[in-house]
Order: sequence, then C-alpha cells, then structure tokens
Amino acid sequence: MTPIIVALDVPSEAQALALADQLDPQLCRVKVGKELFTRCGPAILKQLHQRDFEVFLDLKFHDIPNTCAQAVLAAADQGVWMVNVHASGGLKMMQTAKELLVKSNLQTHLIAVTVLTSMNAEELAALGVERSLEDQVLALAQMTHEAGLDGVVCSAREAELLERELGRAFLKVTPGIRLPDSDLGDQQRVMTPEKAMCSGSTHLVIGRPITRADNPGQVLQEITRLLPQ
Ligand SMILES: O=c1ccn([C@@H]2O[C@H](COP(=O)(O)O)[C@@H](O)[C@H]2O)c(=O)[nH]1
Repeated sequence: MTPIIVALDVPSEAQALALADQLDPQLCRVKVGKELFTRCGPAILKQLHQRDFEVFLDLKFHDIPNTCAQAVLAAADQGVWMVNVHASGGLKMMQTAKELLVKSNLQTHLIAVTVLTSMNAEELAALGVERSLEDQVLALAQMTHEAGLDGVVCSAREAELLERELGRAFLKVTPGIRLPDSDLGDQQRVMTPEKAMCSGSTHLVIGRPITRADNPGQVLQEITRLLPQ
C-alpha cells in the first residue's frame, strides 16, 4: 500500500473533490484537515470514501480526556482510516481515547502529533521546553507508545531516531515533505520523499508540492516512481 497521504488543504467541497478526482486512490490516501472539515463537515468524508480514498482526519484533538476521547470516537464513527491528537495532551488523554476506540471495536489508527514540523528549536525553547527538539519529539513519542497508540506525527528528520527507539511497526507519519525545487512555505523541518522513506518514515504527508502543481496527478505519479520499493 502506498505511503503517500495528500493533504487536501482547500476551502470548499468543490475544490477538494476537483483535486481528489485528479488523484489515483491506488497511489495515495488523502488528508482532511481543519480548514476543509470546518467548512464542509462530515459530508466531505462521505464523498471521499465514495471515491475509494482512505481518509486521515487531521483535527489534532487536544482537550480533557473525556472530551478528546469522544471526539476521536466521533471521527472513527465516520469510517476514517486515521485520526490524531496532540501528544502534549498527556498520557491519560491518549490512553482514554485509545481505550474508547478499542471498547467500541473500531480499527481506526490513532496517532499523536509530537512537535509540529513548522517549528524549529528556538521556537520550541520559547515555549519553555528545555529539552532539545529531538529529545522532546522522542519523549512525546515514548509517551504515545506507552499510551498504546499506533504512532506519531513527526518530521522525517526524527524518523530514524524513533525507528531505533520504538521500532518500525510504530508509525512515523511525516509532513514537511518537499521536492528539491519546492517552496518551503511555513515548514522548517523538511526532507525529500525518497530521503524520508530511507530515514524511517512510514507515511509521507504531502500537501502543496502536489496540490499547487499544474498537474497534481502527474506529480503524484512522479513522486511514487521515486520512492524505494
Ligand atoms: O507537524 C505537522 C502536523 C501536520 N501538518 C499538516 O500536514 C500538511 C502539510 O502540508 P504542506 O502543504 O505539504 O506543507 C498540512 O495539512 C499540515 O496541517 C504539518 O504540516 N506538520
């Protein structure tokens, strides 16, 4: 199965479906994030499922344990393939969400965001985090693992460390993927698709390098060809 997840960061159902219709569900999954979901609601998930896409609902829940768990359950009830929370919500928040999914017999993958790929070491320090960025990613990933979740969102730069410490089966879902000629935009911890896969990423989240291309379907095919088999 393909490791590529295309981020459909657009403001309307029409734009999201026009993009999806240029992508092959054999070559990618799609990600629905805060912008699209807040504008379109669960209807967009149904439309994407009807087109045979598996969907990562990227709403990054972060709340008290009961509220977070119920939100994760509501997402999983929509039939999404993957949903996420912020690891900084803590062990109990993550455990409660996972337990509710298991009790409800839902197979949706639950992962947790460590440190956003748009952040660098200085910005993390400005939040009062005294550990290095890598140590903070590792500490949050270890907590996520302890809580029984399926994996984390991290940058590809930390994937090798996490594979060494937590194993290959623990998912490393990595945004901040850029082609050599792509604009970085607001991303700071970036890597190319091939290097990310060789560094231990299990899934690549790719937004603008595909969605802002003149021919998104063709760029998806080109990236697929570049990946190690
Ligand atoms: O740490 C994170 C967590 C989530 N994201 C999301 O991934 C995509 C990346 O899009 P690009 O256009 O390829 O930059 C976007 O939807 C983010 O919300 C992230 O970038 N970093």
